[in-house]
Amino acid sequence: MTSSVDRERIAAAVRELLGAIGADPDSPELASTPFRVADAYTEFFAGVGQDPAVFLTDAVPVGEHTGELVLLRDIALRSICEHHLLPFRGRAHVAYRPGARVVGLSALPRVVETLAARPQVQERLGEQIAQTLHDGLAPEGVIVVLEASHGCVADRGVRQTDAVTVTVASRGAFTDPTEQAAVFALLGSGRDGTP
Ligand SMILES: Nc1nc2c(ncn2[C@@H]2O[C@H](COP(=O)(O)OP(=O)(O)OP(=O)(O)O)[C@@H](O)[C@H]2O)c(=O)[nH]1
Ligand SMILES: [Zn+2]
Repeated sequence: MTSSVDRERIAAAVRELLGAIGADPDSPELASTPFRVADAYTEFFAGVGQDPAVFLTDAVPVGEHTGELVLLRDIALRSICEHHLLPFRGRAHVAYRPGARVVGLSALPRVVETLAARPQVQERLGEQIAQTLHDGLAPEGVIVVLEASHGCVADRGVRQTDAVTVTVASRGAFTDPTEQAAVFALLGSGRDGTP
């Protein structure tokens, strides 16, 4: 996969930014900062222009036994809010009720990671994960619960350090509140707090 991130342009922009806050980008302390930030942004935005559906093309043979529910909970979630370019992070829980096929479990975090590595808002990220799985797996239902702390809410503005945003995106069978409740119960077991 080729990154669409341009390191040189980011480094030039960071030099400009450092100057704009009154710092000296040519000071020894800051001299390496523009390219360090460029490297960090290359990681943060590695999903721009990448198709998450590529991870769903290989079905895992499990015979007739697809089971009733596949839930991968506590997937590490790291993304960048598009309003302030500050990180939001937490956990993603992804569940689907298989149709005819299942994929390798690692495909689910890879879909999450690819879609998260873009300028995002949490609601859209959850919807995009759900839609990608809906389109790629043709499951009977899919539900995506994201729990995240936003840098822009914690470290500036309202400064709500402990506030956690929980979003739900669903397709198919899991648009039914009763079906959703069963997944929420599984997410609640063995953990503190909700959902
Ligand atoms: N719905 C949603 N809002 C978000 C997300 N990330 C950040 N925000 C909010 O987006 C809003 C941006 O509002 P603006 O008025 O443009 O920015 P602002 O003046 O910096 O807002 P404050 O944070 O209230 O100071 C803020 O309320 C943020 O808390 C997200 O993932 N989803
Ligand atoms: Zn923000």
